[in-house]
Amino acid sequence: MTALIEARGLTIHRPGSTETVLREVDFRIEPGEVVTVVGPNGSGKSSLVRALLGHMPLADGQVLRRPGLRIGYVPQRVQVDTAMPMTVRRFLSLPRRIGDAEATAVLARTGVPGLEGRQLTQLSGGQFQRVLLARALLHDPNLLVLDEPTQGLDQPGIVAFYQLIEDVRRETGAAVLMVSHDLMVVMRASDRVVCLNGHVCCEGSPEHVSEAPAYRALFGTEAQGTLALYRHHHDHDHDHGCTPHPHGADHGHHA
Ligand SMILES: Nc1ncnc2c1ncn2[C@@H]1O[C@H](COP(=O)(O)OP(=O)(O)OP(=O)(O)O)[C@@H](O)[C@H]1O
Repeated sequence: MTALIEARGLTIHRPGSTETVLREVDFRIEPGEVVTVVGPNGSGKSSLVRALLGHMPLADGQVLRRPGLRIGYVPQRVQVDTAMPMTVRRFLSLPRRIGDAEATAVLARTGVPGLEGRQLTQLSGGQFQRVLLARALLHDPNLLVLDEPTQGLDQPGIVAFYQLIEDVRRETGAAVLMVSHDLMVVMRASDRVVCLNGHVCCEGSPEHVSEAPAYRALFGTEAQGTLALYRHHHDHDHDHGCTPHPHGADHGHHA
C-alpha cells in the first residue's frame, strides 16, 4: 500500500451501544500529505482519529497501517492529575525514556525552551499544547495526528501554533492529520479537507470543499466567511474537485 494509513468501509458504534457514529467511511492519508477533518460537534471526528490509531473497536470495515509507521499523537484532551506532580521533563519521558539533550532540543523546537523543570499544572494553555506537540515529535514520526490542537488558545496563539505545525512539516516531511474547528486557518494549510458528519459528506481541495453544498449546509454563514477569507489568501486554481461520496450497498467500499 502507498498510503501511510487507510480506513475502508469504517463503521463505528457509540461505545456501549449499537448507535452508529460513523458509517462506511473510506479514508486514507499519503506520505507527506496534510489532511484536515472538519465537521460539526459530535460528527465523529475524534472517533475517526481514535479508530485510525487503533484506540477504538470497529463495528465494521478495516484500518490498515503501513508497517513501521511511526505516529506522533496530540490528543484532544489530556487529564493532568493535579494530585500527582509531574514535570515537563518527566512527561516527555513517558512512555519511553529520552535523554536530556533530546528533551532540551524538542522543547526549543516547539518554542518553549527551558520548561523542563516546570510542573504541567503550571503551564499556560499555549505552553501545554506546545509541550504536547514536543512529545508527539519525539521518535521521529512520519505521521503527526492532532485532534483539536488549539483548543483554549487565543487567535494569535492559534495562528502561531499552525505556523509551527507548518514549519515542522516542512522540516520533517511528516504527513499531518488534523481535526479542527479553526476552519479558515487549517483549510488554507491543507492539501485535502474531509468534511464529516457521521459519514464523509464531501472531500477535496480546501477551495472545492468550501464551495460544496454539503459543507455550506453544515457550516452555514461561517462557511461563507471561510470561503471569502480563503479566496482572499489563496486565489490560484486547484486540480482536485470535491468528490461526493455515494452511500449504499453497491458503492464498493469493501472492494
Ligand atoms: N466514550 C464515549 N461514550 C459514549 N459516547 C461517545 C463516547 N465518545 C464519543 N461518543 C459519541 O460519539 C459521537 C461522536 O463523537 P466524537 O467525539 O467522535 O465527535 P467529534 O466530531 O470529535 O465532536 P467534537 O467536535 O465535539 O469534539 C457523539 O455523539 C458522542 O457523544
